[in-house]
Amino acid sequence: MARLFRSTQQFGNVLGRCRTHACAATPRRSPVEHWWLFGLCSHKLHTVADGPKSCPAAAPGRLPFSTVTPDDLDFFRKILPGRTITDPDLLQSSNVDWLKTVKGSSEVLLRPRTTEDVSQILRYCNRRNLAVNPQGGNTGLVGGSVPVYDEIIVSTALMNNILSFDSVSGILTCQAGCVLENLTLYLEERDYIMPLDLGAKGSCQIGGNVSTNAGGLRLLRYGSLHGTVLGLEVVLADGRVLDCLSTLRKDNTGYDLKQLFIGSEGTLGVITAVSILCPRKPKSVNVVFLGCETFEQLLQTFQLCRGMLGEILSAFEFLDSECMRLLNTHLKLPNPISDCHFYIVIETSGSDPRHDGEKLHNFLEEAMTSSLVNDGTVATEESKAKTLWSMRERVTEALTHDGYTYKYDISLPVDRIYQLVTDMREHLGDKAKSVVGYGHVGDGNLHLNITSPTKDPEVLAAIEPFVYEWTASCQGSISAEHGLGLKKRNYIYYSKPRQAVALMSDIKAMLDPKGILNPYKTLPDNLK
Ligand SMILES: O=C(O)CC[C@@H](O)C(=O)O
Ligand SMILES: [Zn+2]
Repeated sequence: MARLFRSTQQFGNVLGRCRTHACAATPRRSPVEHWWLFGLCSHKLHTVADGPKSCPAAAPGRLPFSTVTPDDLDFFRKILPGRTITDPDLLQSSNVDWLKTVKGSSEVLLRPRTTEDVSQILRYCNRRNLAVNPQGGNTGLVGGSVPVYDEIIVSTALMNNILSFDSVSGILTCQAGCVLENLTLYLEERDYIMPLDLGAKGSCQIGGNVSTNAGGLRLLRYGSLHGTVLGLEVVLADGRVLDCLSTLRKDNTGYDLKQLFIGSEGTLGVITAVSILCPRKPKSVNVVFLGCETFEQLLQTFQLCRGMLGEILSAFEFLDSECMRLLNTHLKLPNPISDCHFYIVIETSGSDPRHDGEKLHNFLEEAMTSSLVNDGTVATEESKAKTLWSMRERVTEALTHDGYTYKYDISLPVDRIYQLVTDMREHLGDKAKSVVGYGHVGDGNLHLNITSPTKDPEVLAAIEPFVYEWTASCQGSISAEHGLGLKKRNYIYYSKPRQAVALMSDIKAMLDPKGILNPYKTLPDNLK
């Protein structure tokens, strides 16, 4: 079968970011700009050394956690010899997010290898009232994976062992720091695949994926991590180890506690191991790239596709002509078909190449004869499939070359998803440089991205709260799959009722009474 190899290692290179070596370190105690948070005011947060300054629209000032002392460092060096990093150059890449829009000023990076290491770290930090930023591959898009001030970074990178794999049930158990792509390669050798696939798979780690409840390109087929994760091991804020690392498909003994940690962005506990149900590797994979003129036709194609491809449909993704323009301009990727307003990427995965090919052929014939699509191309072999997929996967990268990017990850009723892009374009007029729409049509998930030449508070003020009010008016979600992190936490009320947020806050207070785990993330600054 054609294996689709996709990775965002290339993103890092294009952006000049090196994931393993830090260079050109900024002075550790300089003010760190967090302007995007502040609506109209361009504002600086200050590190501990400067003393936090307060601004009503800003992130809260640094909370009254302790600061790291030489005694603390002695303790960490004793339990993690050679894995307690204080060299500012080495810390630099862990202090900044992938988009380079959030910068913390942590002075300590801890690299545990075992659950016991994590347990000792948290027990100590909790007693000392030291804040902690759990960190996986640091590929998140909402500022959830980096410190805001001087939180101690606890990286899961060295926790990268596969613990077991059952080739009959397809259940994999591994440590949290396993890189998604490595797990995929391990499983493919055993005729299985991971149930999730992301553009960032070359760097992201399974623990981070679970903590953010990452969605990605296969969700349409295999469902969310709330369904495929069977068990978790989690270290709680006070160092207790919660062993819910079950490998059972069915287990109705009381509350399903692991669900609390899926998508809670490291604010309730640090995930140290995961067991996950993996699908069989498909024997036949086809990728189709189609073009159509209207979003209505795109939706009708989706309906037709579900009906005619049924169980072999594994992805239905889209991008608009503005995305294509950015791919052409910034990445020199040529359009594989003729120019259209909308482009669709369909993937089929099945067990019988002849059967799948026949179904696909019938679907394409119907889509063409009923004039739903104008043009298209099909890939059965790996390299062409990879090229077609890159037209969808590399839009995020193309955007980084277009200017400062305002990112929105919205869930909406599927028939409404493009209306938001159209309305936003009209609303912004010539204020924005580009307004693009792409995403996971099959999941009702729009990635609305807007650029301006440089970061511009006026553009931001025109986008927000418009985008959130629009979303709330359709009962949508202001974060479909990227989480809330630092950037979106204060918009939670657009998608969740007051009572739900209050209950979340109670759960946080129960599991992490001192609030040391990933502070300033997920929950809003003020409870309503
Ligand atoms: O950059 C984005 O807005 C989306 C990133 C990712 O979720 C994708 O689906 O490509
Ligand atoms: Zn996405």
